[in-house]
Amino acid sequence: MLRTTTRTLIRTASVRVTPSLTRAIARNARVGVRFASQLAHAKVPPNLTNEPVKNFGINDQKDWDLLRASITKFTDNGALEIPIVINGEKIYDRPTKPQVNPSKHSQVLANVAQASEEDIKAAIEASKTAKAKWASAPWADRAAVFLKAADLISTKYRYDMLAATMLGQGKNVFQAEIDCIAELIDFFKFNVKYAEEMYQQQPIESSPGVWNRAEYRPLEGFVYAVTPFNFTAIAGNLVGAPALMGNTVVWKPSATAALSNYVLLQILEEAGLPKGVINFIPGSPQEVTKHVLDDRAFSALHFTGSTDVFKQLYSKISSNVAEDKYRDFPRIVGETGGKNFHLVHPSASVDHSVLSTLRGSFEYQGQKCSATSRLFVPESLWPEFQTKLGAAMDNITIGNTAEPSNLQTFMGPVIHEQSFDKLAKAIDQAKTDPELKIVKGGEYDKEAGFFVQPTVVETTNSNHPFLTTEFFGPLLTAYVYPDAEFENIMETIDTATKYALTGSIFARDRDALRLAEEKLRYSAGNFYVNDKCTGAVVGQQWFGGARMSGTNDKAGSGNILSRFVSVRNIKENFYELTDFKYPSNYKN
Ligand SMILES: NC(=O)c1ccc[n+]([C@@H]2O[C@H](COP(=O)([O-])OP(=O)(O)OC[C@H]3O[C@@H](n4cnc5c(N)ncnc54)[C@H](O)[C@@H]3O)[C@@H](O)[C@H]2O)c1
Ligand SMILES: N[C@@H](CCC=O)C(=O)O
Repeated sequence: MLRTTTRTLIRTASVRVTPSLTRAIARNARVGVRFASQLAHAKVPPNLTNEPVKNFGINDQKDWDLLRASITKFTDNGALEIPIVINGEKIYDRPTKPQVNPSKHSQVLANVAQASEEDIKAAIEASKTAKAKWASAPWADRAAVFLKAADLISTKYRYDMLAATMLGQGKNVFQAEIDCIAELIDFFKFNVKYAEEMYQQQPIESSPGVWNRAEYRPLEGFVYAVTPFNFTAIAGNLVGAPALMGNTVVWKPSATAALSNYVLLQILEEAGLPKGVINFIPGSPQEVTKHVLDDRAFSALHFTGSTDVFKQLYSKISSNVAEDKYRDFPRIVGETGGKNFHLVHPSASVDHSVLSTLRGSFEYQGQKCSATSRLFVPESLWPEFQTKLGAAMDNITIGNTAEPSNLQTFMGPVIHEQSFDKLAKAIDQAKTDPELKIVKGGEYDKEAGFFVQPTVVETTNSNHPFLTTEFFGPLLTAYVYPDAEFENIMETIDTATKYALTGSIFARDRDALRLAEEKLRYSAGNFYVNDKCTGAVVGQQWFGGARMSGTNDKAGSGNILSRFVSVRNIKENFYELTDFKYPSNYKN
């Protein structure tokens, strides 16, 4: 009996060793039960800091050579066959969909197997089956998988990860480095650190003769991770954070990030991820989602992507709750779209705010949820601002960022034809709409790849749809406000859009900074002072927005982990009763 109970014990909290616990350990040792995690309180390695970003400067020849070798490995061996992975089994014999290089759409990088209804159901069952063992694995074993994966990404697979992300998602080397290397490693390592801190949070009082404990149980069912194309790191965190906490995961990757995501899955496997803990199910998003959300054991959605898709999933889950489909109220964690602002005050440094705006708007072709897409500049600065921005943009190079002979290119393609067409249509509208004027850029070309020139549009209407719609591309809309209207323009920034993800104030005047911090309190979950509104670093800037930008559970902080545990409080009493009455029940 004891053997069975302790075998399935969920080791989900670090508790202080007391005499009674020592006795229990000794008892179990006598009956030969494995009880390793309770024999010591493992501390995570002390050197868990942000991964240093490699520069790929002109003197870093070795890095460039290794990167080129990895790129050609992917491109010179034909398309990679990417399987569905269920319970560790790789399933190839399914209809496939191609993943192409968005810089060169004639180049098929991978043929991605598409999950059938049976596959999806099998993945759900595999997640349920793998759950008991993974949930009861010692904390150190779960943590070690992610720490080892982080090390493998930093060393053995660094250049393969970079190449897969650059080729498949159209990133230049720097953008790939800060994503699939630095941010991904940071997520894996910092989550381990945060989990350790969480497990140490225990009830702070225990009455005499009582021991109160908190146990951080994984959720009872399985987690569904639906991941976006634009950050390999985000995909890693969406599956990694719940898995670290002892959950099992059904992973629906983005069709346009399947290559890097599959490389990552293989790294996790090499790092020791047990079979069935993360089941990789590429396929029709609607079909996969339908079966997952219909399952009674569905216990959490971990989503990053567009607001519209998240709303659909949210409402489906809600109506399923109303129909009693689930055992639990599923946790819903979603980070979604943005319409992020740069507000420039008359006291700001023009040079700094211009260069920050260029980076915020056009790095990775404006395809960061955090990208600057609306700009507010005072009349007094606009002529100089516009001239300097235009001049800097003249130096932006555009092309195939994964072309081995020209890896220094600054801007690549947008992700796919649908995105290209949406942006081309918007640019065409800007050419005819009387409230809009293209002040820079305005060209596009999809003959070889999906290339859109970085474009700045000025509008005379502070509520124009260009200032409220998320285009998710290199399209920045500027509004020039009268200097005296600084305070009022913040009202517009705050109320014009449904989003509240990121935003920046540029000023040297301290009163202006204070005012902006107050008036824009709810306009952005990540608010920057004299810095661009992109580039949050794990552990430094906790990331996420509110309103229609998401549930703001803050990726890169310990907070996110709390969404994937269901705490059990345990009260253990050491005294035995001798009477049922209280003193107050006795007469004097
Ligand atoms: N706030 C954040 O932290 C954050 C980070 C990255 C991206 N984003 C947002 O993501 C969007 C861009 O990424 P994307 O193009 O991959 O987003 P998307 O919404 O098109 O896709 C995201 C995921 O949802 C899946 N999906 C699409 N339609 C679906 C449906 N009907 N049912 C179920 N799943 C479906 C996709 O296959 C993909 O895996 C932008 O809106 C961006 O702002 C937000
Ligand atoms: N950490 C990134 C997240 C971008 C999301 O797409 C940033 O803050 O720019």
